[in-house]
Amino acid sequence: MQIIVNAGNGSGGFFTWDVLDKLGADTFGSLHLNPDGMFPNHIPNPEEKIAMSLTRAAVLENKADLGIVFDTDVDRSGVVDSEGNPINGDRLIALMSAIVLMEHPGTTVVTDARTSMALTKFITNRGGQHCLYRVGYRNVIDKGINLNKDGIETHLMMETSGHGALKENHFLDDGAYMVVKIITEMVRMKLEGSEGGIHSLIKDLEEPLESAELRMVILSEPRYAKAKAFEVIEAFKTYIEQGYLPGWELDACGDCWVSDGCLVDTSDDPAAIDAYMYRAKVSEEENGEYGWVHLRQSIHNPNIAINLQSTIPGGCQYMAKVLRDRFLLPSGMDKILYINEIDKYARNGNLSTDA
Ligand SMILES: O=P(O)(O)OC[C@H]1O[C@H](O)[C@H](O)[C@@H](O)[C@@H]1O
Repeated sequence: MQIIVNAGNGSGGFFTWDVLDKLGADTFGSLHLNPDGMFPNHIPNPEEKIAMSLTRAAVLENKADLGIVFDTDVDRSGVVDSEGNPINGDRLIALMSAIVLMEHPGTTVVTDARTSMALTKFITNRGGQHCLYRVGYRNVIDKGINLNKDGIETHLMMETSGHGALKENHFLDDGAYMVVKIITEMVRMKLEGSEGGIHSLIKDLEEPLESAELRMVILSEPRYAKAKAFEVIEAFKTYIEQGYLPGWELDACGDCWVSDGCLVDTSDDPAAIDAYMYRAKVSEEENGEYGWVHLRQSIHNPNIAINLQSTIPGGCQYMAKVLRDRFLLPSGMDKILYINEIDKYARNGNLSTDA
């Protein structure tokens, strides 16, 4: 089997000489294996377009069976299949879910809540449960650990960023282990005489038509930013609960009773957490449920991240408009937030031009 590793000049080169080569794989054509903190080729990140497209090119040129993209410290990964299909983000979660659900039917899969509605469908169609949780790989993994403690069998925890952990691997945040699972499945499929590559495992995963991420900087001294962001997120929840945004409803993820910090935190006294968030599912008469809006505190910076996803054209722009006109402006939140990105997106449907 020929496997291309793109370590992006991070620390992932070992996966070729210490793992794949020793197991007899052909790693010819691998890219950027030597560590170089200046990252002269591209940022080592499986979410990066350049990292994925260079790996894709190397896979196709070498007619390799698989391409692997690691981040700097190998706790995140993405892959490219033999046909050059990039598998990262939701697709990687779907692929790992398909593998883990074959081994553990009915298991719960924890992800951050920026995943697509189609991913939830993909997991539940295979008999799994999808637990949507807070952004931050530590949050996602800890949620899985707690679910297991509470008797809910949870074997996979993954973030859209490519971070991921498995129960069988002691809940370690480990991009290399994910890839090992994928390679093992590829070998199993090959031995079974299966024609389709690993992509065939996720061929029924639908792609969201539109998705966007926007940021609103919090206008305050950094030390008060956390409290202000909390205020905004809670006001967002209240506005939805009180029906000020027609067709918007707080999203929930099933009947699990461990709801502390979840999409809908039913606890009267929510635990102090590092990244408050809510996701609203959005419907309209003509199209039914067509998208969602996810509002959360950034983990690193004094801002609020808004993620939007839609299955109909123009849906994200419309949701941004509603968010601005029915929540941010009437609630006065525009006084504590810099809303220029959302305003621009609401007017243009993108951020690249000024109206
Ligand atoms: O809050 P942000 O700035 O968007 O960052 C969000 C990201 O934060 C960290 O890097 C975590 O490791 C990731 O798990 C998370 O996705």
